[in-house]
Amino acid sequence: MTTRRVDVGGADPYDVVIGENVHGALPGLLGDGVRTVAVVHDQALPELVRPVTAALTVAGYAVHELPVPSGEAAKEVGVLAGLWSTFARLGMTRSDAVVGVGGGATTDLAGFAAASWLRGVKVVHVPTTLLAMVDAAVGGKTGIDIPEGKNLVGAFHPPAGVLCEVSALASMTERDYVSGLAETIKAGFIADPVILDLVEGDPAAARRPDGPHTAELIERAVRVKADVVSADLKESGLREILNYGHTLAHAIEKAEAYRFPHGHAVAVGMVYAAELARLAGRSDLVERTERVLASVHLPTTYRADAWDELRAAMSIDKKSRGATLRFVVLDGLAEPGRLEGPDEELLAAAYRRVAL
Ligand SMILES: NC(=O)c1ccc[n+]([C@@H]2O[C@H](COP(=O)([O-])OP(=O)(O)OC[C@H]3O[C@@H](n4cnc5c(N)ncnc54)[C@H](O)[C@@H]3O)[C@@H](O)[C@H]2O)c1
Ligand SMILES: O=C(O)C(=O)C[C@@H](O)[C@H](O)[C@H](O)COP(=O)(O)O
Ligand SMILES: [Zn+2]
Repeated sequence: MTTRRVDVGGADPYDVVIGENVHGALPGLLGDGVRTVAVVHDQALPELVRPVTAALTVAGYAVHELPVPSGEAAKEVGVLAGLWSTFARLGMTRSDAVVGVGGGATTDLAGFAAASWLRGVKVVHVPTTLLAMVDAAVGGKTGIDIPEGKNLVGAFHPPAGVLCEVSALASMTERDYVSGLAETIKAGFIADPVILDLVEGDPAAARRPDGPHTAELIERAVRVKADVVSADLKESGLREILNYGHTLAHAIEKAEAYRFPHGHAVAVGMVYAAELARLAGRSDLVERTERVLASVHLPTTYRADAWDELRAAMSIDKKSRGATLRFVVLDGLAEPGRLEGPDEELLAAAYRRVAL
């Protein structure tokens, strides 16, 4: 497989390296001056951590492996506090660095630990899920959850580099893999319809990490994200488009106590956003959205009786301004816009499309 590189621009540019046997690129991504490296990793992935530690050790760093719980359980205050104590014990200074190895939950936690330690040390991400490669590890959003809601505490802290070792995807469950396809498909709807063509052309192949277009899909989704975050790191406007489908998605994740895969929630959220756009006369992409998501075995419906709970949870969305809910909707394929303050009847009517 050819190694691909995507440059992410902005104040502190960095590279996303995508390929096989690419661990040797890690020291280059970490840059000069780093002595101690804290490898914050998903505790369930020792085989994927080993080559990371080996590449860093060979390059001469003092490497410390710090396992954290798998999945969303990593994004908790207690886990973060444990990392701070360990960083203190290791004597980590501002010239040291964190490397995050795992899915999006691990890289969100590792990124926030790096952002908050000594007010900010370097972080490099080694994402091991499709979702983290195409989305979570790129762009600098980091954070943890609290009982009141998902990602409510965090910081913008861009990595110094991202290493996507595509062979790591082979061990993923189909459920987790297709969760990443939801964010990939999101990139297709908001900016790069070729992604949709590739998935629609052979959905069965798209569901497999060894499918013919895996590296291209990753590169295309990373390019969409890179273009957006290069122009608007702190989400003052354009970056909101990456939140397509997420207003309802985060409410569903909260209702499910974060046990529902993020991408599955985003899939339902995209159908909801597409229906909002249709009802508001903005575009009609609902059937295509449902079809492409269903073709890769992502859900397009959620519990009919959950609406009141979801509506309440949606109010705390970061795109809200005061009491006004704001949604990313599409005015056409790859034409993202905003729907501000839709009336309650429209919100409820759109939910009927996803209600099961
Ligand atoms: N910061 C961002 O911009 C951003 C973007 C999208 C999503 N996210 C966050 O990312 C998280 C979801 O990430 P995720 O889908 O990667 O889930 P995850 O990190 O929860 O991982 C899902 C499961 O996959 C396992 N796993 C990871 N890599 C594996 C591999 N190679 N082989 C086998 N199993 C593996 C994990 O142990 C876990 O059980 C959510 O918290 C979401 O909010 C953040
Ligand atoms: O990078 C972004 O910006 C995104 O919105 C990407 C989303 O896929 C991701 O789930 C993000 O963590 C959501 O952020 P939040 O600000 O809504 O918590
Ligand atoms: Zn997301």
